[in-house]
Amino acid sequence: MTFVLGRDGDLEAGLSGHLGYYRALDGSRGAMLHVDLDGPHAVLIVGKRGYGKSFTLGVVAEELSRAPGVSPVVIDPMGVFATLAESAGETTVSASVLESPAVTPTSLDPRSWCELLGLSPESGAGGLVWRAAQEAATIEGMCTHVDASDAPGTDRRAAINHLELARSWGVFDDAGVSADDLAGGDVTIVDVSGLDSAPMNAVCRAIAEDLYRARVTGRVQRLPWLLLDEAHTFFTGVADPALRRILTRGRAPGVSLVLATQRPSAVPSVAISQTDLLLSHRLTSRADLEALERAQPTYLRSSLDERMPTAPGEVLVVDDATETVHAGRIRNRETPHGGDSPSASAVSITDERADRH
Ligand SMILES: Nc1ncnc2c1ncn2[C@@H]1O[C@H](COP(=O)(O)OP(=O)(O)OP(=O)(O)O)[C@@H](O)[C@H]1O
Repeated sequence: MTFVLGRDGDLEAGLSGHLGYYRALDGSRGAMLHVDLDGPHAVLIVGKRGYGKSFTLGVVAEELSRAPGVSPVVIDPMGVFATLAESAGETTVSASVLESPAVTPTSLDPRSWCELLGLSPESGAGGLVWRAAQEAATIEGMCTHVDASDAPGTDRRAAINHLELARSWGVFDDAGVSADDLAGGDVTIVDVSGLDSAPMNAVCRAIAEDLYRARVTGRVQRLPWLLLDEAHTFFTGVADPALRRILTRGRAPGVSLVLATQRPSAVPSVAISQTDLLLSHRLTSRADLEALERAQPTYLRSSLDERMPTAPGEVLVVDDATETVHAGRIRNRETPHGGDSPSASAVSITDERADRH
């Protein structure tokens, strides 16, 4: 029987992806490491800078792009995943990039609109936004709805000012993407790297919320996989509740989340405790190790002490489905990796200082 991470069944039991190889105690390469892509999962990829988190997230995306029945969406805050759409010889990865992403205002429900704008639904302005979001599908329509209400002028002005702020982010458009547009089989890379934190979070929340709702209502067939790089950025912003909902309730509607972060101590403990597959690259910060050990105490403490990865690409895998821990090495990328650090020596310099050398 060939073991598959994330499921209690062998390779023939359903869809899987090739993640890498087992790593023996002497560092040599072992059998292939497969991961379940058939059922929903909450995956956490951690590691200090430069040890392979984005690389690994890319490998997961490559495997998902070939799996029938799933819709992979990568939220890309550093702009390093567009390379998934670049052809690399024989590769069969199909991906498209949304370079200036906009989402439909109706992706967010009325409560989310209030949270997005920092307004309590119980306040005058918040109540107006809530009702406007129920009635209108565009920000213009919401403003018109607020303006036409018989609420006090101060509440109307406050609500409209907040809505105008959201409009100024340029990420809401009634022709923007919704879950229906993301529900194909190709990987969609949502490049939010040009956005400030608030609009970046708004896009992430809208997509996470709409994908979840689309599965609950049966609007989309394929199982969505939402992949987030630099995940701590979203848990400290307005995307947080939508991500928590997928973590705690995503399994039933079949929505998966793959989170990558260099700071496990900066994501909520629920993101670690709900994880059913942890891929840990090298970590050295005590705070980050403690955050993992606190939320996943059963297998981690001794495993991390004994088998801490030392080189980029090496991982320690903690698999909750089979209650096992494995040392592995992530396979090479098929598409180019976009997250390489720049090096000064690769820069072609024409100024005087370069001439001196
Ligand atoms: N599985 C792997 N096989 C081969 N090389 C790898 C692998 N994983 C990582 N590397 C190498 O390590 C480098 C750093 O990886 P990556 O960019 O994914 O790091 P990171 O942990 O995401 O860093 P950061 O936090 O700065 O984004 C890559 O550019 C690549 O050269």
